[in-house]
Amino acid sequence: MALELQYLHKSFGHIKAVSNLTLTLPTGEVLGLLGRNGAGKTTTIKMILGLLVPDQGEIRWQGNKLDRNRVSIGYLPEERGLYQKSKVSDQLRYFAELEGMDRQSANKAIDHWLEKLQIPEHKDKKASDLSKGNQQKIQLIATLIHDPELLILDEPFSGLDPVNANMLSAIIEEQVKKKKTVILSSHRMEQIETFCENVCLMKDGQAVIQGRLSEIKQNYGYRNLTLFNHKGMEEKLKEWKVSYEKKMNDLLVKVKDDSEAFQLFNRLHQANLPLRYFKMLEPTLNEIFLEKVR
Ligand SMILES: Nc1ncnc2c1ncn2[C@@H]1O[C@H](COP(=O)(O)OP(=O)(O)OP(=O)(O)O)[C@@H](O)[C@H]1O
Repeated sequence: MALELQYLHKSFGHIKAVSNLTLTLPTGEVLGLLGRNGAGKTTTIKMILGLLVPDQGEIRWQGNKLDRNRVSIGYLPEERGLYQKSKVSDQLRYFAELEGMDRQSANKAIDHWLEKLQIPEHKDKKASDLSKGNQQKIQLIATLIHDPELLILDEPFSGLDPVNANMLSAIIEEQVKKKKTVILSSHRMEQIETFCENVCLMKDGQAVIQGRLSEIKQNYGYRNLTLFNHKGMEEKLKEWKVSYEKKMNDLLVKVKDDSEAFQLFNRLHQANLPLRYFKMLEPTLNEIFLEKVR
């Protein structure tokens, strides 16, 4: 197991920012860290980075207590922070050297990443002369330049246009293929669904849902059944006290499992209502999120 958080607690005065948080993340996998504002995500990340000391609990990496000096971590913070008056290449070199790279490999990596992110022309500019999106790219390079084994990306897509968001998606996928372990904190559920096989949904400092996304969805307790709204179907559902939502030509019914769906099909059949089409889907992460954190 790459990363293990064991019974983590962190309070600020009377505020319990993180409470009894336990989770595991296998090497080379991606964890989606979710939660509303103030749920405890940043506090958790800061404890992993060694910027905050847990009040209780332990953080382990590859079976040992995580020692920040021995594990290379790339962190893209939510609040971006470049040195505005400093040249792009100078500050990237500074970040690379802080992570232990020698000057020659740092220079090589800077050219490689600027080229890859299609901004080599900004190498000698001051950060303040770059657009917000391009500053974000520089910050991403600072995160990746030392080829870290653990990547922590806090809202990495914010401020990127669709083309740059696609570019970032491709880079994250590449890091995953290289077997890097990744924590992705985002409020955008579709991004979490795209990248993360593991999720941890936090509320008031605690994990309210945690584990493999496929298993969470499978065991969540209902499926979304979509039925063509044939004439007479709504009346029958009302008569049988089956609650539904109307969406265009469809009726959406929440069912517990396959057998509840089959029971409903049987009743429709017995009531001489044709089944023109139907579709049954697991709940989306967005639905689960809204239900759990509301
Ligand atoms: N340094 C601090 N001093 C006092 N309270 C803090 C401090 N840092 C965080 N908190 C509180 O701890 C709780 C968790 O905050 P945290 O920043 O971890 O949430 P978050 O999930 O990252 O939120 P967001 O999505 O808004 O970034 C909040 O109630 C916050 O106000």
